[in-house]
Amino acid sequence: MANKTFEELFAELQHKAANGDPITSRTAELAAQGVHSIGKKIVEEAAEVWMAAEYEGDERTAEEISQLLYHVQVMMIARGVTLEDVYAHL
Ligand SMILES: N=c1c2ncn([C@@H]3O[C@H](COP(=O)(O)OP(=O)(O)OP(=O)(O)O)[C@@H](O)[C@H]3O)c2ncn1[C@@H]1O[C@H](COP(=O)(O)O)[C@@H](O)[C@H]1O
Repeated sequence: MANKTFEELFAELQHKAANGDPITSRTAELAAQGVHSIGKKIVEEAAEVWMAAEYEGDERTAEEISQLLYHVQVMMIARGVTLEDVYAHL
């Protein structure tokens, strides 16, 4: 059972990036750090997805994919890219 959908997470992260406290919100902290720091996390999480998919099983793979999607959404928000902007290319 999902905790939240992709769209629900995006709305939550938009609010956190705009109003969250960087001390308590990872999203607000990353948004304050900017695109360079977020980009490094995306590369790190992408590698972890690859390793989990090859060696660590379904559960770990799903977990790592969720972390990659989270960081991709944070990058979208940092750059002002909306879900509609991305969906237009799907
Ligand atoms: N879905 C996520 C999520 N996925 C991943 N992460 C962050 O990504 C990290 C995972 O990266 P790593 O595997 O590198 O773990 P780590 O080594 O402990 O992380 P770092 O030392 O690199 O920071 C986690 O520790 C979180 O900081 C997330 N942080 C927040 N969310 C959700 O985003 C929403 C807002 O969260 P806050 O902004 O923290 O309030 C909430 O619904 C959260 O559940």
